[in-house]
Amino acid sequence: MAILLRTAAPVSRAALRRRFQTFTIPQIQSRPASTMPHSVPKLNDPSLFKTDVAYVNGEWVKAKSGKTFEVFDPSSGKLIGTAPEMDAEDTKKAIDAAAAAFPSFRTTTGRERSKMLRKWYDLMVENSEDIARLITWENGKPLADAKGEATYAANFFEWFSEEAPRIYGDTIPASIPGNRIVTIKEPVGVCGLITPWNFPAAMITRKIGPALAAGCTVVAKSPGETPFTSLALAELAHRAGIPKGVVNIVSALKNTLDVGEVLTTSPIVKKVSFTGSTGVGKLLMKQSSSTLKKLSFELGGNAPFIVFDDADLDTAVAGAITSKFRSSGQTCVCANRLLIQSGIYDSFAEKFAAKVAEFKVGGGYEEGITHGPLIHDRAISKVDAHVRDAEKKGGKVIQGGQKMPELGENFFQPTVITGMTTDMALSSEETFGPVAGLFKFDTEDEVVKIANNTEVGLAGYFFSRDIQRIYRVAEALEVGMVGVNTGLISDAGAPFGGVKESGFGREGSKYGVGEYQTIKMITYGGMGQPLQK
Ligand SMILES: NC(=O)c1ccc[n+]([C@@H]2O[C@H](COP(=O)([O-])OP(=O)(O)OC[C@H]3O[C@@H](n4cnc5c(N)ncnc54)[C@H](O)[C@@H]3O)[C@@H](O)[C@H]2O)c1
Ligand SMILES: O=CCCC(=O)O
Repeated sequence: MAILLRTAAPVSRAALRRRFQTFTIPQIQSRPASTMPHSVPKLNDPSLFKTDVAYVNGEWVKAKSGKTFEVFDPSSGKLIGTAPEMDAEDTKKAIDAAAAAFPSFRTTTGRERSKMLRKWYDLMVENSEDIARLITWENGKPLADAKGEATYAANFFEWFSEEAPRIYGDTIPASIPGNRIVTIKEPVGVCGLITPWNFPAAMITRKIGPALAAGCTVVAKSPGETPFTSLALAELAHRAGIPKGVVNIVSALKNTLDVGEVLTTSPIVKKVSFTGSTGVGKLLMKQSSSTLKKLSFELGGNAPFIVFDDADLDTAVAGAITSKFRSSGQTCVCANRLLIQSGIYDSFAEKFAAKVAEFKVGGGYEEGITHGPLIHDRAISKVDAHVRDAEKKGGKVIQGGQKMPELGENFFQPTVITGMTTDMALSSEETFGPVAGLFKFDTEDEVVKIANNTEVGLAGYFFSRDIQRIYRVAEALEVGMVGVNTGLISDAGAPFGGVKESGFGREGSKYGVGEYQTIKMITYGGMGQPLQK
């Protein structure tokens, strides 16, 4: 099998500006009444749905310019509402609010911060149905998945509420006689947080939870596609009694670059945590270098999903379904390349395609829907291009493979392609959509080389029942996270993050808080004298 390595291109500011300025809106097509887009269920608490405002310094504020941008339901193409188009000046105000809140917030005890996060967690649990409805509305994922996300998102507050009182330093034996060394962990300061649309709640709580546990204050830029979920979280922060200025949420679509530039270059912001694509990550890292900020970057992946001949076939098929098609393929840890050993390739392909054929695609609120739309037309174009490219180069579509205009502009059939080769675009680029390409391999050595032959390294999965192979392969994969005989690895208690161009830093787990702290070493001299008589 030929090996191909392609490096992710850094995104240029000009290209990004064009993207945000010309952000396209899915149009509602006329369609048969039986397939009309869903109606949106009412929220139990309508005050969680905030439009035209952002949350700064404990208040609901509009953009100073008065400008707003429109947010659309990816299922129906209908307008959900408008959010403030904030600019550099609005962002600086939010940073100032976070800076003003920091001196007092940093002196709160871990136990006090724990109680605040716990209260916020409790409110998220109480309001999880509404949070899920908002997620489905603006992201499109089926309501059952959105409920799962609401719980997953809340879990980060629960987890970090438990970490906050358990932040310890060290005592270190000194080499110099009479010296005593201790370390204390201090909050890094004001943090700029930038998150994507694919998990409108969980990506933001995974950052705010540890930041607050550490004693930091934050300015979070919500994703332009999905700003409303984060505003509902801000309303719950307010109710939880999080002090004003500690959590600030700004929103922007066309001004995304300007907001990002302020967050990454302001000397007041000491840390930037970003989740998104590798290309944008490279740009933000460059911008952040002017003030040498502490950084955590959770970037794109190209996850290998390996099934060895000795695997339990049904377990492997179930794992592949979960890993590949979660959120219609729009998670950074989704399997991107399914690498199946030759002895079971055909039987795996047959069983896997049969399961995919059972999916029910549609609007996220509809009963029985298993998979929703993609987020926008750019996502559809990429998925379609990967399928057409694979076909052109000899791949065989055995399931799906087409857009679904009868459902809406953003729907694509869950797709399975056999006969994949490494010269195909899907092999070297993250599809971020519902396309499973099945590659055939013969040996363990060969498949590990293929799996590692990518510039990114976020997640990797493999299925085997041979314990020695399990150790060998888990240790050989160049990724930050490995799933062995499972397709689901996400957990608030587990360290989430990548290696290579998938970024650095870990979120969740006991390691998550460290990303928001600095270690101060204190040496006490003149110690160790004899006891005074
Ligand atoms: N590793 C992870 O944990 C993780 C999680 C989710 C998504 N992702 C990655 O994100 C990508 C999909 O999301 P996307 O296409 O929206 O990514 P993206 O990088 O284009 O955008 C992510 C977020 O960054 C914002 N953004 C973009 N350019 C910016 C700039 N110059 N300044 C400030 N903010 C900016 C966007 O508005 C969005 O909110 C995939 O590559 C996926 O793997 C990674
Ligand atoms: O898409 C990225 C995050 C997905 C997850 O946390 O499981």
